[in-house]
Amino acid sequence: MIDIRGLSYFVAQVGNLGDWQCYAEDVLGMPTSPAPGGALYVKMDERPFRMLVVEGDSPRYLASGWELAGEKAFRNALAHLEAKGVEWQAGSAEEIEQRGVQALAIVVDPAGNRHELSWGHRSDCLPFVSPQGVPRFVTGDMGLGHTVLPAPNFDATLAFATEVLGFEVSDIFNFRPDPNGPATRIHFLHCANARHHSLALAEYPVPSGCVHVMVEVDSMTEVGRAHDRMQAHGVPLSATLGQHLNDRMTSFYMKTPSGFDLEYGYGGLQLDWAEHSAFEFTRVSIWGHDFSAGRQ
Ligand SMILES: Cc1ccc(O)c(O)c1CC[C@@H]1C(=O)CC[C@]2(C)C(=O)CC[C@@H]12
Ligand SMILES: [Fe+2]
Repeated sequence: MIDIRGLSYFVAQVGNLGDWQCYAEDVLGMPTSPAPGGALYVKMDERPFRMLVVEGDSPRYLASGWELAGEKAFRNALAHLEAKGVEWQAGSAEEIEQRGVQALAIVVDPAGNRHELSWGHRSDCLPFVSPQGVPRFVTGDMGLGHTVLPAPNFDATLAFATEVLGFEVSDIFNFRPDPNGPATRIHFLHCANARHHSLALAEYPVPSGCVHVMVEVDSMTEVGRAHDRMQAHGVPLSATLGQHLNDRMTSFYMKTPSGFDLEYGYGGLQLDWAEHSAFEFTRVSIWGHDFSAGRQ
């Protein structure tokens, strides 16, 4: 089984890197720096980057970077892919250099989502200094946050996430936009860390390649301050402030320059998986989270 430690980074594409630079620095409160290959690094902690933004025609999400503990875990992962008959591609020298990892293997799931497995991130361990005075993002052992990916062919993609990548189901939501209509499944999945979910799969197609990425701050004040910056910069809101039922995260959602959403939250549950039982929850939120805000 592949032993994923957490969401190490993600890769996004945009027409103009300047858009992401302003968004990261002015709205998210994250410093940026030039990355190899003319790309952009967005920093969230002591690592050089947690978001990698590359220039390209269409705004979209390109890949999720999953962290393995070390070389042995990486070798075991490759053996597991071979055993499962899953095709994988070695990252190019340029990709390895740009991501700053020791080794990189790329797999594409049945929904077409690109997953990058790596070990040994390179770091100068320079302190995180936010251009907006955000004290810190909750990362470390728990990865940068969570990513929610499209999975229209749900069963095959879920099987890939659990049986190939080794994620386990935290809980399940059967979303009914029309209460009498069919359910759209969303499964929340964890890996080897305490974060409630590092990956979720949603049973519908998403042109940008991602439903949303979640980043977490360590106080409600910082969620409110980010909300102010979103408004000040005219960034479109996708869902109003609210608190999720399953992971108790208090958050709001807004657009990124790459066309997918970003959830900015505080207070997500940290779980001991030995004590947890997976369950099905029937309400998106305990309060708030009006997603009709994004459809206006
Ligand atoms: C339900 C839920 C629990 C925890 C989360 O971190 C989380 O993002 C969600 C919301 C999932 C989902 C979404 O992201 C896209 C828009 C969706 C489908 C809705 O309109 C309701 C649930 C939403
Ligand atoms: Fe989320």
